[in-house]
Parts: sequence; structure tokens; C-alpha cells
Amino acid sequence: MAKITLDLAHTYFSNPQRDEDYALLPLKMDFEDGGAYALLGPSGCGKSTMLNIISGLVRPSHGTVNFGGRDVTALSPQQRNIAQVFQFPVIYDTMTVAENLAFPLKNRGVAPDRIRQRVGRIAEMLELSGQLDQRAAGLAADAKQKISLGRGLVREDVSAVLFDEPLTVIDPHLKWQLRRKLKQIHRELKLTLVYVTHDQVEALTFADQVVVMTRGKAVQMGDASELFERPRHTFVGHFIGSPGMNFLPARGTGSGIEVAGQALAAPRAALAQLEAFKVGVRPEYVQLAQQGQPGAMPAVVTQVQDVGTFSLISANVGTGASEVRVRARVAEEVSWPGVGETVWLNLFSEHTCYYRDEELIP
Ligand SMILES: Nc1ncnc2c1ncn2[C@@H]1O[C@H](COP(=O)(O)OP(=O)(O)OP(=O)(O)O)[C@@H](O)[C@H]1O
Repeated sequence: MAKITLDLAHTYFSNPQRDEDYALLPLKMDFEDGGAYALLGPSGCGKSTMLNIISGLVRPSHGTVNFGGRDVTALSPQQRNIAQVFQFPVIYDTMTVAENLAFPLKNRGVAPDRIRQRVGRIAEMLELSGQLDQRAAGLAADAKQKISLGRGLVREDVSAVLFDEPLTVIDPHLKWQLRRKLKQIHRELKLTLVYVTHDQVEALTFADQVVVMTRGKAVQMGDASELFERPRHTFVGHFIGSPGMNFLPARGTGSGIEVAGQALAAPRAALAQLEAFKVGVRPEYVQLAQQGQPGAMPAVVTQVQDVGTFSLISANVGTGASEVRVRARVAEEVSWPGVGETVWLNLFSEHTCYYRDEELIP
């Protein structure tokens, strides 16, 4: 195992002209030895490219990949000692489950006793013990993918295990179990794991550190609480959370600020001097206020949705061109005015974030 350091950019074009020609814009990133990481972002943001660059399946067009301080940029996945699990099962149908799990170890000349031990342990972790002697051919897609996961995890000496959306073929109920299982396996085996997904729940359940990506850029690496409380980029605010963060256009007026067309006192003195910025507030932190309370803004309720354990309220703040929809997530028992009524909202607290050019103002 080793710390993985990326200092690179990647384009699939031979003559890149613009930022859009890069699958990965210049980035520097460390994956600590033994950490559980997720690469999270929408389709096409560069997750698989980053994973394949770590594994050695893709060579970066610029820069280097280091494992434990050693430059491995020119090395193959085998030479880098990487295990990779793909979206669809990669197993040998004619072999038994045990033979499939043992394969990566046999290949490396591991002693039979050790192989038996390790295969037994991995099978137990993945609840495959009862099927060890069964031929893989007869198994359902779920079980086959579990074997793939097991083959990825069976070696103890790998630099890292990389997963590319490995739960796509898994039935939703089992998916939930396997996500937790992988987390538990990580704690027990202490391997470095990097997991690609576009599903925030999957990323946040599995990983200690989540790298949020958009359009070739890794915009933030952080744990669940950092990504939720202090999104460093508006994209992270949008992408993490359900629903995502509210953003309201604002500007400094010298003596105060104007948010969605309404004049307010500046919650931070420096904001009064900014030409343009955004106020970011999570639906969980939007509060009902009284008219005339400092920071309170009037809003017209447009929708009230009962979402089980909470209600999701949509309300419009401002009028005409300044109108912005704000969503609030409130406990079921809190009574809110109905559609069409005016409410007063307070968007300002220690949880409120401010953004300039989409980046968090520290
Ligand atoms: N082999 C390739 N040749 C040319 N362009 C590619 C190649 N592979 C990926 N791309 C482009 O690079 C960008 C990043 O793709 P990548 O597959 O890394 O994203 P992703 O986040 O993994 O998306 P997905 O979740 O859909 O797999 C996309 O614009 C994609 O079209």
C-alpha cells in the first residue's frame, strides 16, 4: 500500500485548445495510505478518467502519478499492483466461486494455505461462504458482482483497490447492504479504496473522503460534514444534499447588502464592499421569522410537499427580475403557512455561506 499523489491534467485530444478539451483540468491530489475515497460527480465529469489514470489503464497527457513517492506514470496496472472492480462482473464462469476468489492470489504464487485462509475470510465478509463450491456460471448477477468485489479485495499486498460504479448491477435492496459491507471491509482490511459513483448517498456511506467533481475539475475533497456545511464551490452546494443548497444573488451597497432586491444589514462587514456575490443556505437552515426581525425577508409560499418525515416548502423571495425560489426543509410537526401566503424567512445564521465567482468566501 502507498500514498497516491496525482499532479496532472488529461486530454483525449492531440491538440487541445480550450478547457473543454480536457477530461481533467490541472489538479494536485493526495490519497492517503489506507483511506476510503469516493470520486463523485455527474456523467462526463472525469471520474473514470481519474480512476483509470490511478490504475494505469490511461496515461495522463500531462504530469505524473506517484505511489509512495515513486513515479509510476509509465507503469502498467500490474506493475502498479492495483486491483480494479468494474461496473459489470469480470469472473470465470467455468470456475467455482472459491477458484474465482483464489485466482488473483494463485497468479501471484501465494502459498495454498494462505490462499485458503484469505478466500475463506473474504467469502465470509461478502456472505459467499455457502456458495464457495458452486460454479459461477449458475449464479445471479448480484452474486457474480460480489465475486468481482471479492477478487478485488482478496490480495493483501495491493497499492489500492479501485471500484468503478461497482453496484450498478446490484438490486437496490442488496445495494444498501453491500455499501455498508464495503465500509466495514475497509475498516477490517485497511486497504486504500477509491470508489467512483454519481450517487451521493453511495459516496457518503462508503467513503471517509469524497472528491466532488464537475467538468474535469475536482472542486472539493472533504468528509460528509465539510461538504454539507462548508461547500467550497457552488457546485458542491447544488450537488450534495436533497434538495441542494439555495443560492441567492446579492451585492454590496457600501453600507449594507442587497439580496434578491431587498436591502439588508451586512452579516459580514466585507460583504458590503462586494460588487456581486451569492448567499448560500441549505434548506435545513432556512428559518421562519417574524416581520421586522433583523435579516427577515418576505417570501410567497408556492409549494408544500409532505416528504414523509419532513415537509419541503418552496417560496419565492423578491419580485420581478429579482425573484428567487428558496426551499426550506422543515420538521413535520412545524406548521407553515400554506400556498399563496406570505412568510418571513431568515436565511442568515452561522450555517450561511457566501460565494464570489462560485468559490466560497472563507
Ligand atoms: N477514450 C476516450 N476518448 C475520448 N474522450 C473520452 C474518452 N473517455 C472519456 N472521454 C471524455 O472525457 C470526459 C470525461 O469522461 P469520463 O468517462 O472520465 O467521465 P465520468 O465522470 O466517468 O462519466 P460517466 O459517469 O458517464 O462514466 C467526457 O467528456 C468523455 O466524453
